Amino acid sequence: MSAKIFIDGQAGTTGLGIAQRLAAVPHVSLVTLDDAHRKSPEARAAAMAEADLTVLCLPDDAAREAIAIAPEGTRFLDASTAHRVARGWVYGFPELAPGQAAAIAQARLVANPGCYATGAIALLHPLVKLGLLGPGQALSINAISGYSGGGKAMIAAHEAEGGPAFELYALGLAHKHIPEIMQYAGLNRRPLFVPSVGHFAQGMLVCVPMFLDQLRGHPTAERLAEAYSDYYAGAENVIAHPGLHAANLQPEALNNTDKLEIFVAANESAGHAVLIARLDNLGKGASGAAVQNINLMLGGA
Ligand SMILES: NC(=O)C1=CN([C@@H]2O[C@H](COP(=O)(O)OP(=O)(O)OC[C@H]3O[C@@H](n4cnc5c(N)ncnc54)[C@H](OP(=O)(O)O)[C@@H]3O)[C@@H](O)[C@H]2O)C=CC1
Ligand SMILES: CC(=O)N[C@@H](CCC(=O)OP(=O)(O)O)C(=O)O
Repeated sequence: MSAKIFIDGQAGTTGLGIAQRLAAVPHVSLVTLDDAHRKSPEARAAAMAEADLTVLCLPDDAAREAIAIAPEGTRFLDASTAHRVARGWVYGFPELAPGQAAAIAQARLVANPGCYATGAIALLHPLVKLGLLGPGQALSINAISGYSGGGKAMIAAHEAEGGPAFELYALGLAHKHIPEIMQYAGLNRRPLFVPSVGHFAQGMLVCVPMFLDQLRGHPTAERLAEAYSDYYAGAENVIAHPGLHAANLQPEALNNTDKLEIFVAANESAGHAVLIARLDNLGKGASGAAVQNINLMLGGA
């Protein structure tokens, strides 16, 4: 069976990454618009009507507008933040829980997860699900991203003018990924989330520091690593490393892959652990996850 896909926002960072990956998928063709028409509501609505699936790679407001102009019945995968916790949308994280991949496959409306949220949820959801982490536990999440996470504008700022070597941001402590992290990790207490961006193009580390005696049953850090290995056994794109990790970790190691790795680092005698997810913000954090969801929505793997 062949399928037509319209990427609304194909000229952007995420859109280009999806188009590049889909070029290798048999029986899928793209409905494209020329530069003069790519922002025309009429041309976009006609492209949506022609396609079996429309992928939104747009800023949030433009994504909302796209839904408003769409012909009835249009199937959407939205890469923006606009619909991730919206009623009627399925969260596009197939490894979240048994049944999630099937829910994505059948859905008309799927929201692709945020890059940091992907790392944080991959770490926190299994612990909540297994009863090790209480949903009301006080948590901090620290993360670093490559500058491509900020799209065309941040890429241009870093590559043309030279951006800062490193900066903390979202210091109003209200980053846009917090709602989806809470909802899909299963938290009812808002975590502190401090993201940062470095002067490198892509790659990401998401870290959750943990006092082991705050976890239910006081598990060892080794036990947490084992829990992740069991939880993600069989998940092709999530690799949970068994045992404790002590070597240095660089954010760029998974660049140009669609994988996410999980590590547990610890000082067991101090009762301290750090849960770490590594991913490519443009891979499992954006376009790679989108293509995983597209394949599911089209009835493939
Ligand atoms: N970069 C990343 O790591 C990730 C990004 N995302 C999300 O994906 C979405 C796209 O982000 P990203 O690709 O980084 O952003 P970019 O800025 O790289 O691309 C956005 C594209 O949308 C186009 N666009 C803007 N408004 C309209 C409109 N009204 N109609 C049609 N096209 C429009 C832009 O046009 P023009 O070229 O003229 O500017 C641009 O090509 C965002 O919601 C972002 O939050 C999600 C996960 C990760
Ligand atoms: C470095 C940087 O600026 N990153 C972006 C997040 C990119 C991403 O994945 O988020 P969305 O999918 O929600 O756009 C930010 O913090 O806003």
